[in-house]
Amino acid sequence: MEIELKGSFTDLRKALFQLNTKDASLLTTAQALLRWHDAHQFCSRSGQPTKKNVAGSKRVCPSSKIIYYPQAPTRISIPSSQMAPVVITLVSDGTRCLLARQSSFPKGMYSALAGFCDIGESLEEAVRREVAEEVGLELERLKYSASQHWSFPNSSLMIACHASVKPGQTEIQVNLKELEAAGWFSHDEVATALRRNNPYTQQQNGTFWLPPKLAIAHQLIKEWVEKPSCSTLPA
Ligand SMILES: NC(=O)c1ccc[n+]([C@@H]2O[C@H](COP(=O)([O-])OP(=O)(O)OC[C@H]3O[C@@H](n4cnc5c(N)ncnc54)[C@H](O)[C@@H]3O)[C@@H](O)[C@H]2O)c1
Repeated sequence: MEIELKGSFTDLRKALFQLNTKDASLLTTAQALLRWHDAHQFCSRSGQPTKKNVAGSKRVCPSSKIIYYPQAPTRISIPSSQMAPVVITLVSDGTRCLLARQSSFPKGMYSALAGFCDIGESLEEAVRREVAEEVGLELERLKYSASQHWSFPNSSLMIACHASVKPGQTEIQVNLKELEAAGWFSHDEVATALRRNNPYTQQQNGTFWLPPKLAIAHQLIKEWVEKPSCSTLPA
């Protein structure tokens, strides 16, 4: 069925009633993206036209170099007044948890897997996609833990989850475009790292360390150390 995406809200609603859930969700996502592109044709700093990338996932101003994302107009050079939803997930295989680092992290620091939600996605879909993209794992169970506002470098709403993989399906493929390293860490290793979590001394002697207490990543890891079964319990 062909649908005119630029129609009025009433037209869209009529069309939605004729579709199954999956197609209706695709349609609302497409319409939201088109509306967003339509409203972000010019850079708010330079006033110049912005250019859409091939995938249609962002717009860039060739003059100011500002990148505009549908989730929030974040870029280091413009303080964003909008919040972007970000999922952060601690994956466990029952006895170990998966930690990863990006090359931009301070030396030796490992954290849970994080990523921005895409437009049109549910939180569950974002968690599953991010984990698959970053380490190639398929998740079994997901459990919401907590959320946090995070202002670095721009406003994000961090949504933290525990997740588990099927027994035996633990082989990871690290996406080196996104991560510098990732690996499974035993309960003992993580509990010890939490106890001696002083970034300064850790960086000196080369041992791995975890995000500071104020980060929701730390809370997520601490929760797992205190109750390793939390990722496999029913939601
Ligand atoms: N509080 C915590 O415990 C904690 C832990 C990990 C990450 N974070 C925060 O979560 C956010 C995401 O983490 P990450 O590891 O994916 O970060 P990242 O900054 O490495 O971003 C990954 C990619 O997402 C893209 N991006 C940037 N802003 C975007 C937006 N608004 N919408 C869509 N894509 C965007 C960029 O192209 C970037 O290359 C960061 O702001 C980070 O500071 C917080």
